[in-house]
Amino acid sequence: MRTIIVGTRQSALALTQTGQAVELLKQLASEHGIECQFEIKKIVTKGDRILDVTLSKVGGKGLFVKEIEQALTDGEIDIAVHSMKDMPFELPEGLIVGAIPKREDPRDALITRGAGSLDELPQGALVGTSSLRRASQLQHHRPDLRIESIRGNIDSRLRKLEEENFDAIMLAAAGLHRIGWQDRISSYLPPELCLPAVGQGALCIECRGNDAFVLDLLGKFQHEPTALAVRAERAFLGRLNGGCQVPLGAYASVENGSGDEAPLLTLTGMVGTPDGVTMLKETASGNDPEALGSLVADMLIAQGAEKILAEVRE
Ligand SMILES: NCc1[nH]cc(CCC(=O)O)c1CC(=O)O
Repeated sequence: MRTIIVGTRQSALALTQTGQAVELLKQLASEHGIECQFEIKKIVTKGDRILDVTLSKVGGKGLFVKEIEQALTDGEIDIAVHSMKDMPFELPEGLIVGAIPKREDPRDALITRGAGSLDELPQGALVGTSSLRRASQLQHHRPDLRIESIRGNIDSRLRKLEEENFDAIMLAAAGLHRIGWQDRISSYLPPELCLPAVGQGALCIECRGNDAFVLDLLGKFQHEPTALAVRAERAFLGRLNGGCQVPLGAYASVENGSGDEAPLLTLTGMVGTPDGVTMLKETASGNDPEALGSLVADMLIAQGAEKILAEVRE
């Protein structure tokens, strides 16, 4: 019987979402009469080892993914469960996205001490986030807020909210939901106010492109509307070269076509300056996810998005 080794980081979120994905894979395997068993293998990544340095300074999000991908390539593991939003635009040679399962809540959440919603935060309140995307949109809506960088896993960021005198922090709702900490959420930020990161709330199940057994199983785990939405968002990201940490967000919704109609995608993308003074945002609809992602990116490029991104990358 095939043993599928599943690689994961050691954070609470990574362990939880990997465990949940494995449970669903076991169910799917048994429903389809696919004989296999699973083993979970923990891997410490560079991103986990240098939690005290601002992510954009040490090479961006790819840090959490690279060493897991090396383990996949080397055959030490067979599949990896990643947060889609941590995935760099390009995958290493030989590796592919085997499945994009159904998306969790894509929104950002506000966790406060006292206040409920963003508008209830006191004048000049201190908000912890190291995401330029979140900072840009927060400052756009509330220029009075003071933003300070905060790093670490979800658990340590929640601890820092208390210990380091932040009035609020922002986290992805999906991560908090997955680890069962939805009670900590004070309010949800609607996409109109804070567009999520590309792929936020979705998972990416990565595997070797030549592993037919695993690909067959993962095919049954794919959620087609989520996959279409993520493809549109990632096409937007790719067109803007958004690989490293930049103030860019996108969210695609999918209206399921009835009968033989193709699903209709609606994609909104944003690029803003970190201070929130300039905020470019455009929405378009279409059936082809890649074409739609490029189209919305081009609409923003026509308004100067590339200049904003170039200044941030400097
Ligand atoms: N950047 C870290 C990261 N990567 C994925 C999630 C959880 C949510 C998701 O699956 O999108 C988080 C934490 C956060 O942003 O709050």
